[in-house]
Amino acid sequence: MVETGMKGVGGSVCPSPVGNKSPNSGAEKSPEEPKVQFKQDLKSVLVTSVLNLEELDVDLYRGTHHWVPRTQRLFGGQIVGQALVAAAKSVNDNLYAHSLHCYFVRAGDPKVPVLYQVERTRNGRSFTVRSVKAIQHGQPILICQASFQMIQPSPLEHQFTMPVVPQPEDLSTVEELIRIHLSKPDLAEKLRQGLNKLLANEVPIEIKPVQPKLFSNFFKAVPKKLFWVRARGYIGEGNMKLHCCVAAYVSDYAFLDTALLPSPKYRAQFSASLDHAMWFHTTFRSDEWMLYECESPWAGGCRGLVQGRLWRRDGVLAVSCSQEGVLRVKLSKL
Ligand SMILES: CC(C)(COP(=O)(O)OP(=O)(O)OC[C@H]1O[C@@H](n2cnc3c(N)ncnc32)[C@H](O)[C@@H]1OP(=O)(O)O)[C@@H](O)C(=O)NCCC(=O)NCCSC(=O)CCCC(=O)O
Repeated sequence: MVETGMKGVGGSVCPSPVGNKSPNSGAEKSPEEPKVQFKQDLKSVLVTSVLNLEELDVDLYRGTHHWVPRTQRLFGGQIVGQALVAAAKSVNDNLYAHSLHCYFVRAGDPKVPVLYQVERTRNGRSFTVRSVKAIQHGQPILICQASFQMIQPSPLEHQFTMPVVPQPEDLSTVEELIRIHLSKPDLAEKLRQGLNKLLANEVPIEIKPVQPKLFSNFFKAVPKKLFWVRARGYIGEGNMKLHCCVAAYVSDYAFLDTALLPSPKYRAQFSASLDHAMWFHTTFRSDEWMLYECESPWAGGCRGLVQGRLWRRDGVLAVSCSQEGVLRVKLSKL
Protein backbone atom coordinates (compact mmCIF):
# COMPACT_ATOMS: atom_id res chain seq x y z
CA MET A 1 0.00 0.00 0.00
CA VAL A 2 1.42 3.36 -0.89
CA GLU A 3 1.16 6.62 0.95
CA THR A 4 -0.68 9.37 -0.84
CA GLY A 5 0.37 12.06 1.56
CA MET A 6 1.03 14.66 -1.08
CA LYS A 7 -1.84 16.94 -1.79
CA GLY A 8 -0.42 18.66 -4.84
CA VAL A 9 1.26 16.12 -7.07
CA GLY A 10 1.60 18.83 -8.91
CA GLY A 11 11.17 -9.51 -26.65
CA SER A 12 13.89 -7.38 -25.78
CA VAL A 13 14.03 -4.76 -23.12
CA CYS A 14 14.42 -2.08 -25.69
CA PRO A 15 12.02 -1.70 -28.60
CA SER A 16 13.60 -2.96 -31.78
CA PRO A 17 14.67 -0.28 -34.25
CA VAL A 18 13.31 -2.22 -37.21
CA GLY A 19 10.33 -4.03 -35.83
CA ASN A 20 11.47 -7.19 -34.15
CA LYS A 21 14.18 -8.13 -36.58
CA SER A 22 17.62 -7.48 -35.27
CA PRO A 23 21.00 -9.11 -34.79
CA ASN A 24 22.45 -10.28 -31.58
CA SER A 25 24.63 -8.30 -29.27
CA GLY A 26 26.47 -9.83 -26.38
CA ALA A 27 26.56 -8.71 -22.80
CA GLU A 28 29.88 -7.06 -23.49
CA LYS A 29 30.57 -3.64 -22.01
CA SER A 30 32.09 -0.75 -23.82
CA PRO A 31 35.86 -0.67 -23.39
CA GLU A 32 35.59 2.94 -22.42
CA GLU A 33 32.54 3.61 -20.21
CA PRO A 34 30.18 5.91 -22.17
CA LYS A 35 28.96 9.02 -20.40
CA VAL A 36 25.48 8.91 -18.90
CA GLN A 37 23.27 10.87 -21.28
CA PHE A 38 21.03 12.53 -18.70
CA LYS A 39 22.31 14.36 -15.63
CA GLN A 40 21.11 12.60 -12.53
CA ASP A 41 20.91 15.82 -10.52
CA LEU A 42 18.23 17.24 -12.79
CA LYS A 43 14.65 17.09 -11.53
CA SER A 44 12.79 14.30 -13.26
CA VAL A 45 10.79 15.52 -16.25
CA LEU A 46 8.07 13.13 -15.10
CA VAL A 47 7.61 15.30 -12.03
CA THR A 48 8.08 18.71 -13.54
CA SER A 49 5.98 18.17 -16.61
CA VAL A 50 4.20 14.88 -17.33
CA LEU A 51 2.57 14.30 -13.94
CA ASN A 52 2.11 17.96 -13.12
CA LEU A 53 -1.58 18.27 -14.03
CA GLU A 54 -3.34 21.58 -14.46
CA GLU A 55 -6.47 21.93 -12.31
CA LEU A 56 -9.34 23.25 -14.46
CA ASP A 57 -12.22 22.81 -12.02
CA VAL A 58 -13.18 20.61 -9.07
CA ASP A 59 -12.07 17.05 -9.98
CA LEU A 60 -11.19 18.09 -13.53
CA TYR A 61 -7.57 18.21 -14.71
CA ARG A 62 -5.59 18.64 -17.90
CA GLY A 63 -2.42 16.71 -18.70
CA THR A 64 0.12 17.28 -21.45
CA HIS A 65 2.62 14.96 -23.12
CA HIS A 66 6.34 14.58 -23.06
CA TRP A 67 7.53 11.49 -24.90
CA VAL A 68 5.28 10.11 -27.65
CA PRO A 69 6.04 6.64 -29.08
CA ARG A 70 6.75 6.16 -32.79
CA THR A 71 3.24 4.75 -33.19
CA GLN A 72 1.94 8.31 -32.65
CA ARG A 73 -0.59 7.06 -30.12
CA LEU A 74 -0.14 8.25 -26.55
CA PHE A 75 1.98 6.09 -24.26
CA GLY A 76 -0.34 4.07 -22.02
CA GLY A 77 1.87 4.56 -18.95
CA GLN A 78 1.52 8.31 -19.28
CA ILE A 79 -2.28 8.12 -19.30
CA VAL A 80 -2.35 5.72 -16.33
CA GLY A 81 0.14 7.84 -14.37
CA GLN A 82 -1.83 11.02 -14.99
CA ALA A 83 -5.14 9.31 -14.13
CA LEU A 84 -3.65 8.22 -10.80
CA VAL A 85 -2.42 11.75 -10.12
CA ALA A 86 -5.96 13.04 -10.71
CA ALA A 87 -7.53 10.34 -8.49
CA ALA A 88 -5.05 10.86 -5.66
CA LYS A 89 -5.75 14.60 -5.55
CA SER A 90 -9.27 13.88 -4.33
CA VAL A 91 -8.44 11.64 -1.35
CA ASN A 92 -7.36 12.50 2.18
CA ASP A 93 -3.70 12.63 3.14
CA ASN A 94 -4.01 9.56 5.37
CA LEU A 95 -5.03 7.34 2.47
CA TYR A 96 -2.61 5.30 0.39
CA ALA A 97 -3.09 4.00 -3.18
CA HIS A 98 -3.05 0.22 -3.08
CA SER A 99 -4.41 -0.72 -6.52
CA LEU A 100 -5.69 0.49 -9.87
CA HIS A 101 -7.46 -1.14 -12.81
CA CYS A 102 -7.63 0.51 -16.23
CA TYR A 103 -8.96 -0.12 -19.75
CA PHE A 104 -7.46 1.68 -22.75
CA VAL A 105 -10.55 2.13 -24.90
CA ARG A 106 -9.26 4.45 -27.63
CA ALA A 107 -5.86 5.49 -28.92
CA GLY A 108 -4.64 8.72 -27.33
CA ASP A 109 -4.07 11.62 -29.73
CA PRO A 110 -0.68 13.28 -29.17
CA LYS A 111 -1.85 16.51 -30.84
CA VAL A 112 -4.19 17.55 -28.03
CA PRO A 113 -4.03 17.44 -24.19
CA VAL A 114 -5.97 14.89 -22.13
CA LEU A 115 -8.73 15.83 -19.69
CA TYR A 116 -9.10 13.79 -16.49
CA GLN A 117 -12.51 13.72 -14.84
CA VAL A 118 -12.62 12.22 -11.36
CA GLU A 119 -15.74 10.64 -9.87
CA ARG A 120 -15.70 10.19 -6.08
CA THR A 121 -17.22 6.71 -6.19
CA ARG A 122 -17.07 5.92 -2.48
CA ASN A 123 -15.46 7.16 0.72
CA GLY A 124 -15.44 4.15 3.06
CA ARG A 125 -14.13 3.75 6.56
CA SER A 126 -10.93 1.95 5.48
CA PHE A 127 -11.10 2.01 1.68
CA THR A 128 -11.88 4.83 -0.74
CA VAL A 129 -12.56 4.32 -4.45
CA ARG A 130 -12.16 6.80 -7.30
CA SER A 131 -13.13 6.43 -10.91
CA VAL A 132 -11.25 8.47 -13.51
CA LYS A 133 -12.15 9.02 -17.14
CA ALA A 134 -9.42 10.29 -19.48
CA ILE A 135 -11.06 12.23 -22.30
CA GLN A 136 -10.00 13.54 -25.70
CA HIS A 137 -12.25 14.94 -28.42
CA GLY A 138 -15.20 14.46 -26.06
CA GLN A 139 -14.71 10.69 -25.78
CA PRO A 140 -13.04 8.45 -23.19
CA ILE A 141 -9.61 7.07 -24.09
CA LEU A 142 -9.08 5.40 -20.69
CA ILE A 143 -11.27 4.37 -17.81
CA CYS A 144 -9.55 3.79 -14.50
CA GLN A 145 -10.59 2.74 -11.03
CA ALA A 146 -8.17 3.40 -8.21
CA SER A 147 -8.55 2.28 -4.62
CA PHE A 148 -6.96 3.84 -1.53
CA GLN A 149 -6.70 2.58 2.04
CA MET A 150 -5.65 3.94 5.39
CA ILE A 151 -2.65 2.21 7.01
CA GLN A 152 -3.84 -1.00 8.62
CA PRO A 153 -1.04 -3.19 9.98
CA SER A 154 -1.68 -6.91 9.79
CA PRO A 155 0.09 -10.01 11.13
CA LEU A 156 -0.55 -11.67 7.76
CA GLU A 157 2.54 -11.02 5.64
CA HIS A 158 4.47 -12.86 2.95
CA GLN A 159 6.13 -12.24 -0.42
CA PHE A 160 8.02 -14.16 -3.11
CA THR A 161 11.83 -13.92 -3.10
CA MET A 162 13.53 -11.50 -5.47
CA PRO A 163 15.52 -13.18 -8.28
CA VAL A 164 19.30 -13.08 -7.81
CA VAL A 165 20.73 -10.87 -10.57
CA PRO A 166 23.79 -8.64 -11.18
CA GLN A 167 23.59 -5.21 -9.59
CA PRO A 168 22.78 -2.23 -11.85
CA GLU A 169 26.32 -0.82 -11.37
CA ASP A 170 27.65 -3.91 -13.17
CA LEU A 171 25.29 -3.57 -16.16
CA SER A 172 25.02 -1.21 -19.13
CA THR A 173 22.11 1.05 -19.96
CA VAL A 174 20.17 0.50 -23.18
CA GLU A 175 21.82 3.65 -24.61
CA GLU A 176 25.29 2.28 -23.81
CA LEU A 177 24.43 -1.02 -25.50
CA ILE A 178 23.14 0.83 -28.56
CA ARG A 179 26.35 2.87 -28.78
CA ILE A 180 28.39 -0.36 -28.71
CA HIS A 181 26.35 -1.56 -31.71
CA LEU A 182 26.76 1.74 -33.50
CA SER A 183 30.54 1.53 -33.11
CA LYS A 184 30.58 -1.67 -35.24
CA PRO A 185 31.78 -0.77 -38.75
CA ASP A 186 29.90 -3.59 -40.50
CA LEU A 187 26.48 -2.58 -39.13
CA ALA A 188 23.69 -2.64 -41.73
CA GLU A 189 22.60 0.89 -42.69
CA LYS A 190 18.91 0.26 -41.95
CA LEU A 191 19.78 -0.98 -38.48
CA ARG A 192 22.12 1.98 -37.91
CA GLN A 193 19.28 4.37 -38.75
CA GLY A 194 16.90 2.52 -36.45
CA LEU A 195 19.41 2.57 -33.58
CA ASN A 196 20.02 6.29 -34.03
CA LYS A 197 16.26 6.88 -33.88
CA LEU A 198 16.12 4.91 -30.64
CA LEU A 199 18.94 7.02 -29.18
CA ALA A 200 17.06 10.19 -30.09
CA ASN A 201 14.01 8.93 -28.16
CA GLU A 202 13.76 11.02 -25.03
CA VAL A 203 12.04 8.44 -22.88
CA PRO A 204 12.14 9.68 -19.28
CA ILE A 205 12.96 6.16 -18.07
CA GLU A 206 16.38 4.56 -17.62
CA ILE A 207 16.80 0.84 -18.21
CA LYS A 208 19.60 -1.68 -17.61
CA PRO A 209 18.80 -5.10 -19.06
CA VAL A 210 19.94 -8.02 -16.91
CA GLN A 211 20.44 -10.28 -19.95
CA PRO A 212 21.23 -7.69 -22.61
CA LYS A 213 20.34 -9.71 -25.68
CA LEU A 214 19.56 -6.42 -27.31
CA PHE A 215 18.07 -6.86 -30.77
CA SER A 216 18.45 -10.62 -30.60
CA ASN A 217 14.95 -11.71 -31.36
CA PHE A 218 16.10 -14.49 -33.68
CA PHE A 219 16.18 -16.95 -30.84
CA LYS A 220 13.14 -18.50 -29.27
CA ALA A 221 13.18 -17.52 -25.63
CA VAL A 222 11.09 -18.24 -22.59
CA PRO A 223 8.53 -15.45 -22.08
CA LYS A 224 10.44 -13.87 -19.19
CA LYS A 225 12.75 -10.89 -18.89
CA LEU A 226 14.44 -8.92 -16.14
CA PHE A 227 15.69 -5.37 -16.18
CA TRP A 228 16.59 -2.64 -13.72
CA VAL A 229 14.49 0.46 -14.21
CA ARG A 230 14.16 3.92 -12.70
CA ALA A 231 12.76 7.32 -13.64
CA ARG A 232 15.38 9.63 -15.10
CA GLY A 233 16.36 12.53 -12.88
CA TYR A 234 15.90 13.25 -9.20
CA ILE A 235 12.56 12.99 -7.40
CA GLY A 236 13.61 12.54 -3.79
CA GLU A 237 12.23 10.86 -0.74
CA GLY A 238 8.98 11.31 1.08
CA ASN A 239 6.38 11.79 -1.60
CA MET A 240 4.95 8.32 -2.03
CA LYS A 241 1.93 9.56 -3.94
CA LEU A 242 4.26 10.83 -6.62
CA HIS A 243 6.44 7.70 -6.65
CA CYS A 244 3.33 5.66 -7.18
CA CYS A 245 2.25 7.75 -10.17
CA VAL A 246 5.76 7.57 -11.63
CA ALA A 247 5.73 3.78 -11.20
CA ALA A 248 2.44 3.68 -13.08
CA TYR A 249 4.16 5.49 -15.96
CA VAL A 250 7.26 3.28 -15.85
CA SER A 251 5.44 -0.05 -15.51
CA ASP A 252 3.85 0.09 -18.98
CA TYR A 253 7.20 0.51 -20.76
CA ALA A 254 8.79 -2.55 -22.40
CA PHE A 255 6.21 -4.76 -20.67
CA LEU A 256 3.88 -6.16 -23.35
CA ASP A 257 6.65 -7.32 -25.70
CA THR A 258 7.48 -10.05 -23.13
CA ALA A 259 4.63 -11.96 -24.83
CA LEU A 260 6.55 -11.93 -28.14
CA LEU A 261 9.71 -13.58 -26.77
CA PRO A 262 8.73 -17.23 -27.48
CA SER A 263 7.78 -16.43 -31.11
CA PRO A 264 10.85 -14.78 -32.67
CA LYS A 265 9.74 -15.51 -36.23
CA TYR A 266 6.90 -13.05 -35.82
CA ARG A 267 7.08 -9.33 -35.35
CA ALA A 268 4.31 -7.09 -34.09
CA GLN A 269 2.47 -5.34 -36.88
CA PHE A 270 0.10 -3.76 -34.40
CA SER A 271 0.38 -3.89 -30.63
CA ALA A 272 -1.36 -1.88 -27.92
CA SER A 273 -2.17 -2.46 -24.30
CA LEU A 274 -5.86 -3.19 -23.68
CA ASP A 275 -5.79 -2.96 -19.92
CA HIS A 276 -3.36 -2.35 -17.08
CA ALA A 277 -3.64 -3.24 -13.41
CA MET A 278 -1.28 -2.43 -10.53
CA TRP A 279 -1.04 -3.28 -6.86
CA PHE A 280 1.16 -1.11 -4.64
CA HIS A 281 2.43 -3.11 -1.68
CA THR A 282 4.78 -0.81 0.18
CA THR A 283 6.93 2.30 -0.02
CA PHE A 284 9.60 2.67 -2.74
CA ARG A 285 11.55 5.27 -4.70
CA SER A 286 10.77 5.34 -8.42
CA ASP A 287 13.95 7.36 -9.07
CA GLU A 288 16.08 4.56 -7.62
CA TRP A 289 16.84 1.29 -9.40
CA MET A 290 14.09 -1.30 -9.13
CA LEU A 291 14.21 -4.76 -10.70
CA TYR A 292 11.32 -5.30 -13.13
CA GLU A 293 10.59 -9.02 -13.45
CA CYS A 294 8.26 -9.55 -16.42
CA GLU A 295 6.68 -12.78 -17.63
CA SER A 296 3.95 -13.79 -20.02
CA PRO A 297 2.01 -16.86 -18.89
CA TRP A 298 -0.17 -16.95 -22.03
CA ALA A 299 -0.75 -15.60 -25.52
CA GLY A 300 -3.54 -16.46 -27.97
CA GLY A 301 -6.45 -14.98 -29.90
CA CYS A 302 -4.31 -11.99 -31.01
CA ARG A 303 -3.76 -11.11 -27.35
CA GLY A 304 -0.94 -11.56 -24.86
CA LEU A 305 -1.04 -11.52 -21.08
CA VAL A 306 1.92 -10.12 -19.14
CA GLN A 307 2.58 -9.99 -15.42
CA GLY A 308 5.31 -8.03 -13.69
CA ARG A 309 6.88 -7.45 -10.33
CA LEU A 310 8.86 -4.34 -9.36
CA TRP A 311 11.39 -5.21 -6.67
CA ARG A 312 13.21 -2.73 -4.47
CA ARG A 313 16.96 -3.26 -4.41
CA ASP A 314 16.73 -4.55 -0.86
CA GLY A 315 14.57 -7.46 -2.04
CA VAL A 316 11.21 -6.05 -0.98
CA LEU A 317 8.35 -6.60 -3.44
CA ALA A 318 7.03 -3.08 -4.01
CA VAL A 319 4.56 -3.30 -6.92
CA SER A 320 2.80 -6.03 -8.92
CA CYS A 321 1.43 -5.33 -12.41
CA SER A 322 -0.65 -7.13 -14.97
CA GLN A 323 -1.62 -6.27 -18.52
CA GLU A 324 -3.31 -7.74 -21.54
CA GLY A 325 -2.52 -6.36 -24.97
CA VAL A 326 -3.62 -6.86 -28.55
CA LEU A 327 -0.77 -8.36 -30.60
CA ARG A 328 -1.35 -8.59 -34.34
CA VAL A 329 1.81 -10.13 -35.80
CA LYS A 330 3.31 -10.97 -39.16
CA LEU A 331 6.22 -13.16 -40.20
CA SER A 332 9.52 -11.40 -39.80
CA LYS A 333 11.52 -11.11 -43.03
CA LEU A 334 14.86 -11.82 -41.34
C1 LIG B 1 -7.30 -1.83 -28.77
C2 LIG B 1 -8.10 -1.10 -29.83
C3 LIG B 1 -7.23 -0.87 -31.07
C4 LIG B 1 -9.28 -1.98 -30.20
O1 LIG B 1 -10.08 -1.27 -31.12
P1 LIG B 1 -10.75 -2.05 -32.35
O2 LIG B 1 -11.57 -1.07 -33.08
O3 LIG B 1 -11.44 -3.23 -31.84
O4 LIG B 1 -9.45 -2.37 -33.22
P2 LIG B 1 -8.97 -3.67 -34.02
O5 LIG B 1 -10.06 -4.22 -34.85
O6 LIG B 1 -8.28 -4.60 -33.11
O7 LIG B 1 -7.88 -2.98 -34.96
C5 LIG B 1 -6.79 -2.35 -34.36
C6 LIG B 1 -5.77 -2.04 -35.41
O8 LIG B 1 -5.26 -3.25 -35.92
C7 LIG B 1 -5.47 -3.28 -37.32
N1 LIG B 1 -5.82 -4.65 -37.62
C8 LIG B 1 -6.98 -5.28 -37.42
N2 LIG B 1 -6.89 -6.54 -37.82
C9 LIG B 1 -5.64 -6.73 -38.29
C10 LIG B 1 -4.91 -7.82 -38.84
N3 LIG B 1 -5.45 -9.02 -39.02
N4 LIG B 1 -3.62 -7.62 -39.18
C11 LIG B 1 -3.04 -6.43 -39.04
N5 LIG B 1 -3.67 -5.36 -38.51
C12 LIG B 1 -4.94 -5.51 -38.16
C13 LIG B 1 -6.60 -2.32 -37.61
O9 LIG B 1 -6.47 -1.78 -38.89
C14 LIG B 1 -6.37 -1.25 -36.56
O10 LIG B 1 -5.38 -0.34 -36.98
P3 LIG B 1 -5.61 1.23 -36.74
O11 LIG B 1 -5.82 1.45 -35.28
O12 LIG B 1 -6.81 1.58 -37.55
O13 LIG B 1 -4.34 1.87 -37.24
C15 LIG B 1 -8.62 0.26 -29.27
O14 LIG B 1 -9.49 0.03 -28.21
C16 LIG B 1 -7.52 1.14 -28.86
O15 LIG B 1 -6.82 1.72 -29.69
N6 LIG B 1 -7.31 1.27 -27.53
C17 LIG B 1 -6.23 2.04 -26.99
C18 LIG B 1 -4.98 1.18 -26.86
C19 LIG B 1 -3.83 2.02 -26.43
O16 LIG B 1 -3.62 3.09 -27.00
N7 LIG B 1 -3.07 1.57 -25.40
C20 LIG B 1 -2.04 2.34 -24.85
C21 LIG B 1 -0.90 2.52 -25.78
S1 LIG B 1 0.01 1.05 -26.03
C22 LIG B 1 1.33 1.24 -24.96
O17 LIG B 1 1.44 2.23 -24.35
C23 LIG B 1 2.32 0.18 -24.85
C24 LIG B 1 3.67 0.79 -24.94
C25 LIG B 1 4.68 -0.27 -24.93
C26 LIG B 1 6.10 0.27 -25.04
O18 LIG B 1 6.33 1.28 -25.74
O19 LIG B 1 6.96 -0.37 -24.46
